[in-house]
Amino acid sequence: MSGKVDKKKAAVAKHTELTSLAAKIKAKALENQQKLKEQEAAAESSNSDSNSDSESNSRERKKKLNSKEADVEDETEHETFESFSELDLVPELLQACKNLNYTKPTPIQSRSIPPALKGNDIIGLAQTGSGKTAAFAIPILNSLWHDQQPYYACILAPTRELAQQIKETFDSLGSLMGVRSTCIVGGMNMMDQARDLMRKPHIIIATPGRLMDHLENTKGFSLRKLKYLVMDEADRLLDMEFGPVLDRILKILPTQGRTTYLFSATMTSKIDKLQRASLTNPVKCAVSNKYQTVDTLVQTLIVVPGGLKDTYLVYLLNEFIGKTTIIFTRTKANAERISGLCNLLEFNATALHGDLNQNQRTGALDLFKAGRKSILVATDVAARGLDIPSVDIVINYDIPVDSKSYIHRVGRTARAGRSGKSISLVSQYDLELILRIEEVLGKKLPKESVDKEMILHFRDSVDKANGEVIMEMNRRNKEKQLRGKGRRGRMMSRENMDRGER
Ligand SMILES: Nc1ncnc2c1ncn2[C@@H]1O[C@H](COP(=O)(O)OP(=O)(O)OP(=O)(O)O)[C@@H](O)[C@H]1O
Repeated sequence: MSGKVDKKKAAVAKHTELTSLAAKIKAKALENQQKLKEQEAAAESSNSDSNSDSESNSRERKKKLNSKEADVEDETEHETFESFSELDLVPELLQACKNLNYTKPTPIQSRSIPPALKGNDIIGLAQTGSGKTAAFAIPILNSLWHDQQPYYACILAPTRELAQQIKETFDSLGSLMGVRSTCIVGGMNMMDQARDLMRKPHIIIATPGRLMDHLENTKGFSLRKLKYLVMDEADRLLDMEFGPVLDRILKILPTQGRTTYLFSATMTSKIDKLQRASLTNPVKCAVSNKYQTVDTLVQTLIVVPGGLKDTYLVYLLNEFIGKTTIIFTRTKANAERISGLCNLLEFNATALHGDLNQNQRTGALDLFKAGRKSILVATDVAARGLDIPSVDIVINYDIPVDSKSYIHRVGRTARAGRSGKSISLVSQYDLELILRIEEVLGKKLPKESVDKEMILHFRDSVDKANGEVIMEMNRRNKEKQLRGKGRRGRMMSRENMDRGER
């Protein structure tokens, strides 16, 4: 008995020591951040002392940039609306909105649809879950009704699941209009997709890599008459991972007579990137600032000693038993391991990451959406766009390395006006990341209250279960190696994050 008590005392002492260690490291992180700010300020002031010609150059640069900025019109010149019936929409589209219970427009729809219906390019910025998909689908479908032609609109999305979901929105809104749409994403059969494209769909929703494959290899398929290009999660599509393939696509697409929409919850302010999308005097419709989350989302964090992260996670799953939860991890291996740990402890979870084949990915998402799995353990492949109304809680098991990912991850809950909760597990290695996230959010994340005593009770069983999961994963990996399936490249990538999708 005394041995157990000593063990618990030691564990509590270790935990206290780690927490004060975390506090020390947080202070260090704040100090580093302050130093960084002072260095930047010093660098700026030394620049301003530089000679006049560089000043005139920087003035020149600013003037040019401002002139580009001037191309982005302010949406205040455009009216808004309170009901879809105020808009000059075709009756079939109006009826489809009614069938979907879209009784009134969301703020982004109210701001962006009127200028879109007038034929303007649009840059739309609104929080997650605020109806951006319908904001671009409605004007496109309304225009398609008057100008029925194949390959009319192309919507680009950064992940396969989001592309499929956007297709579903177009199909619902276009259900009374005979709209033909197709989803062109990686992981699916090229020949089946080529056959779908030969049926001359009006709307193509695609991930960039696979679309480029078809533009280069599928006979009879071309977008030279394209009327609408949409980049959903535009800042993600314009970042360097998709850069090369996106540039190749943009080179092929017509710019004359083409309307372009860029939408996201987090936008890049780098005008040059936006110019790559070759927008013409776009109307900027921003109903949120760059990193704003919705008011109905309660965001908290827990500072967790590194060795206890799994135990804290299991404690939270216990606390929120029955709630529909997405757990985000930084790596595919962690997604697999955590999903295995949850199932071993009977928490009914499924994993979603880029190492799964497309059928496994679609199957996992369908099980979660249907409520047959209450926990989805995912990498950032599921961070953007996924609209699963029933998600109650988002848990950041790993803190994302970039603040935009944080905004998109926690935006998988509290959608369309519903409430939701996010909890981030912050180990002593994550403190600088969370400080940066709090800075872009413009607020400190409050601490989630936990019962530390209770957590320590879970520790042994969680560690034991974890050991079993890791052994099972190693066994399966060895089997794959023996079967020659686990290509060295893939085995090496197992520990990596999910990269840009084809
Ligand atoms: N006018 C509306 N009234 C009621 N619900 C709406 C309306 N417009 C869209 N919705 C619903 O709101 C939910 C979120 O929409 P959507 O997925 O387009 O959000 P989003 O802004 O694209 O989110 P994210 O930034 O995460 O991609 C969907 O279930 C959609 O059906």
